[in-house]
Amino acid sequence: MAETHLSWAAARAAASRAARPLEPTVRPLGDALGHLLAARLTALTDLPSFDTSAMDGWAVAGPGPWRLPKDGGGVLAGHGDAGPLADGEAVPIATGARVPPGATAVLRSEHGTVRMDEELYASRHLTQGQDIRPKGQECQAGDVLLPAGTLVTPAVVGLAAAAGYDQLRVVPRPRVEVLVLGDELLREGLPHDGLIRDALGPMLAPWLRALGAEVAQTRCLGDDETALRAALEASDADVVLTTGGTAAGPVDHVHPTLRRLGAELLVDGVAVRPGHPMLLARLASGRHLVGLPGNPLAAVAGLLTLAEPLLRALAGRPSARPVAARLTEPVAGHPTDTRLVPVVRRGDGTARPLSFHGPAMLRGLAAADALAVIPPGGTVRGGEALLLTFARHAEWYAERHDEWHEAAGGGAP
Ligand SMILES: Nc1nc2c(c(=O)[nH]1)N[C@H]1C(S)=C(S)[C@@H](COP(=O)(O)OP(=O)(O)OC[C@H]3O[C@@H](n4cnc5c(N)ncnc54)[C@H](O)[C@@H]3O)O[C@H]1N2
Ligand code: MOO
Repeated sequence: MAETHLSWAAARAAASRAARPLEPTVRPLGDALGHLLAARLTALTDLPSFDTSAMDGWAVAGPGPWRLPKDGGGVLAGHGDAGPLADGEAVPIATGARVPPGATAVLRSEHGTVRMDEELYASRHLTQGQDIRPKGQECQAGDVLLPAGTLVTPAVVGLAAAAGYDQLRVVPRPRVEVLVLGDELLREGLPHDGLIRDALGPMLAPWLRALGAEVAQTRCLGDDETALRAALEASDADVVLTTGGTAAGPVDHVHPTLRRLGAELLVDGVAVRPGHPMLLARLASGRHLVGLPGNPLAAVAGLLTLAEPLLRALAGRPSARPVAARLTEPVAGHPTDTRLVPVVRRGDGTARPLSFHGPAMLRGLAAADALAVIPPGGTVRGGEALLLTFARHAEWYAERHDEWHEAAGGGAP
């Protein structure tokens, strides 16, 4: 049953309860980046997997001076082994090479002198095991290296490779399709004749990626009820995000279309400004739809209130640790609803509320790095406010920078 005008906190909680994590998949190491580990990462090998020289120099056995092999032979990394060393013997060795059995330390090249081609003298005292990385020092086969749910970063990929993995079991990133509604929207050029630029199509895809989603496509459907219905029926995305058309105006088709498709409204309106017409529905297919209001700041409020916790739930990511800041200015509250106000954070734990925060405006948002959550009644100067911080994953923005323009190639009103 639809829950109408939930409080802001209840709406977020409903969105995070709405879905279970997607089925894990196995991906080659390089393709696992940015996903979450579906299972804990256990070492498939000891690390190091053999006693390893940490320096270029000589492997030595017992106290010096040492005899070097007459043939001048030595051990290089990855090039086979030297025979065992007896007390008083030494052999040249390279960093990363396997230390021969019987060696008690590695003498660095800068700390040794060779006389008469075969006698090695140390200029420093050597301790037992010096500059040898013993097998299993970092981990032993079977050790748990990282818990399930860890984000696969470049360093995690490196660790997994070192520990013997070719592929990883991960929770896939949720796939999102963005449907931009509105006959008044232009995709290029200057506004004219009552038409305005679509600000949401270009903004949402990179923002969704920064929230950990994969954006299947962004389509502009105009105010066409039939096209909306067909798009919802055809979509195989985990989440469909619509923009505009959430209110009860003559061409606001989201509610009637959801009704016709037998969708279940999980959240139908939220006591939040801007963005109160936002909604969350479960389609007959079991997939989810987040309806964002058309006003741009209201749409971002919906993105961070409903889509962000839903995407987290689908990706199996735990909630982020709450971040708070003291406000440098008082912010008036709405009598009954939560307000979301763009702020810029400062290094001293404070945040400055920005102007140009009207529902239809983006100027404040573009200068902001968080939305402050202002409870009904407002927050005084110096008062603490919870922040919804904006994820900054520059590589995701950069990587797909041009994609929206390509994806938006057809279906324009
Ligand atoms: N009688 C009432 N009318 C409205 C109410 C209300 O409570 N009673 N609520 C207002 C609020 S608040 C909002 S928010 C909007 C939500 O409306 P929709 O989600 O149906 O959005 P639209 O009507 O399609 O558009 C609203 C506004 O935003 C502009 N827009 C839409 N899409 C984009 C886009 N992609 N890029 C830039 N701007 C966009 C659109 O032109 C409208 O100006 O309803 C109010 N009405
Ligand atoms: O959601 Mo509306 O902001 O309140 O424009």
